[in-house]
Amino acid sequence: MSLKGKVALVTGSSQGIGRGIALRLAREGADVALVDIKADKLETVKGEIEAMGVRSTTFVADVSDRDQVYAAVAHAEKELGGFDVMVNNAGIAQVKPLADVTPEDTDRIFRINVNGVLWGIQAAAKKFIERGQKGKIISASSIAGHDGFAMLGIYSATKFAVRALTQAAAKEYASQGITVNAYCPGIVGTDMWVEIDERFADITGAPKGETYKKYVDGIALGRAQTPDDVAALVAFLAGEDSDYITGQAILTDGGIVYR
Ligand SMILES: NC(=O)C1=CN([C@@H]2O[C@H](COP(=O)(O)OP(=O)(O)OC[C@H]3O[C@@H](n4cnc5c(N)ncnc54)[C@H](O)[C@@H]3O)[C@@H](O)[C@H]2O)C=CC1
Ligand SMILES: CC(=O)C(C)=O
Repeated sequence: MSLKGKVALVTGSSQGIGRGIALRLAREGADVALVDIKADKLETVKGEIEAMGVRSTTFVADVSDRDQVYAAVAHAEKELGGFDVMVNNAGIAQVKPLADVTPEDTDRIFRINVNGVLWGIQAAAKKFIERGQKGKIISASSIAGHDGFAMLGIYSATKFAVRALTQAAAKEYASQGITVNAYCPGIVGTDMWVEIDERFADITGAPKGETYKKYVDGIALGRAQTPDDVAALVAFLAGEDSDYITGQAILTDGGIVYR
């Protein structure tokens, strides 16, 4: 698959899975707009992409703010001369028993993980339609969007919501040649899991590292997932080989057998 000549925007791309996706799309030839709240780290990833001989640009935006997401899309088009692929990857997790969850918690997590994806879908679809072209919208759900995880209940609810948005948007935009899909990783060894493991340790008294190990031990393929593993699926969904796929939330989890 080649993404040569395509312009992709990836949110949450200063680290972890988003960085992995941005680098993979660049390796396939796409020019990549990097969007995150962490300005310094974005510049590092931009340098890594430019070293591959493709173009990149950065834009600092909080995906929970609709205007900032629209501005990010406009920036990508202006700086890179097109707009073909939107990856709504940014997200946050929270480990908390449901009994302790506050309205502030639900607002914060839903604003980023659900509203952020909705603004990304809206902004990208409007841009594709304005440009009179097809497009690909790809968003981060999770294994936790297929199965509610204990202590990650609100996070899981947001990832189920991403699947709902994906299905609805796929139907609304199909006639315009826009496909909308989601990727559902399993246990990926990023900062997000370092934080999840630490919070489990604080709450349950489990030794640090134990929760992560317990989940990784339940993966049939016998190892934690890497950002590259996730990026391979996203690259497929970004390319023309996936043109007949829409409305799907595809698991890439190494065959998790323990949840
Ligand atoms: N790590 C894992 O095991 C899994 C992660 N996911 C999902 O994959 C996505 C990426 O996760 P990771 O790379 O592991 O997390 P991470 O915490 O390493 O990276 C998340 C990135 O999103 C950015 N971000 C956070 N809030 C933002 C906001 N309001 N606006 C813009 N950027 C923001 C952060 O600055 C960071 O660069 C998330 O949506 C996550 O829920 C899904 C399944 C498993
Ligand atoms: C962080 C996340 O989505 C899981 C299930 O590990």
